[in-house]
Amino acid sequence: MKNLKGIFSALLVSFNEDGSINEKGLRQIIRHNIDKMKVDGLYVGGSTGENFMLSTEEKKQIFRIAKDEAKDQVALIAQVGSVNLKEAVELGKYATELGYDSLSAVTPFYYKFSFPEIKHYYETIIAETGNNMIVYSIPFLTGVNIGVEQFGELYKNPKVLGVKFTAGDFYLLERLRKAYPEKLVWAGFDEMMVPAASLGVHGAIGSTFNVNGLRARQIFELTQAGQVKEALEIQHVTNDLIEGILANGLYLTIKEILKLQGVDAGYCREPMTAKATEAQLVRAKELYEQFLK
Ligand SMILES: CC(=O)N[C@H](C=O)[C@@H](O)[C@H](O)[C@H](O)CO
Ligand SMILES: CC(=O)C(=O)O
Repeated sequence: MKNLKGIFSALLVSFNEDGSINEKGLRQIIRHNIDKMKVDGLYVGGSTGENFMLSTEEKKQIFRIAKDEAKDQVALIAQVGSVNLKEAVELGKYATELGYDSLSAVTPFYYKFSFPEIKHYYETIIAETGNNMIVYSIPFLTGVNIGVEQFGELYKNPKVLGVKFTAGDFYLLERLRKAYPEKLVWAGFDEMMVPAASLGVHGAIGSTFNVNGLRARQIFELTQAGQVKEALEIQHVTNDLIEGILANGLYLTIKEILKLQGVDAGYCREPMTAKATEAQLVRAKELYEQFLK
């Protein structure tokens, strides 16, 4: 298994105007991340991959293309979580056979699942696939909050490597680092990397690393080295960029910034707004020129 620490881009997917996957564009996004952003790995099939709007076959196609393009150049994590547990298992088996270094699964959402149900979900995916698991916790989108003791329950399974922590709850993060020092944490909010890295996370998984991966690595490594003041200066610039991206439409703007660099990042998948307006294009260009050129 590859080293799973470090900077991971949450991989964007290029879609054609009709919503189908643009394979050539997806391959270009992967190359850009590996060759230009110098990421340590890719998190495939996450929120940033617009995964929860896709069919099972499309999700498999993306896992296949990402592995075929990345080969063994970087570590690969497959997000296979779904409220449809059978689908999660099927995708988990598929990604495991392809050679993904670990699986990850979002906490099951929509219904108010009990903790035993959530635990059963993870245990089932692990037992059926035999692969490693990274819990994907993103309470602001799922409404699912897992507490310190509950993480301990999930962590009893040695196949659970840790958590992708997309939350701003730094008290919980500190408690997790103290209680389970051997389990890994990947920070999920790019705009909060300095505080997360200060608390000793092992890696970060982010959407904006697709275009701002070099700064992300600087922030992460400077903070780890105790140079928090220097890290914070880069975080401030990064957050001016992220603020602009969020206000203009998150995935759509990152895609337009990629297109300005010759990467065919395509459109988004409906029901997300697929295509940028003229004003959004202008703003994306401004952000690119101000922060990334
Ligand atoms: C929902 C989502 O996309 N989360 C990403 C990863 O956790 C982040 O990378 C954010 O996109 C980013 O931090 C901007 O808020
Ligand atoms: C990083 C992130 O939230 C995702 O794409 O899943």
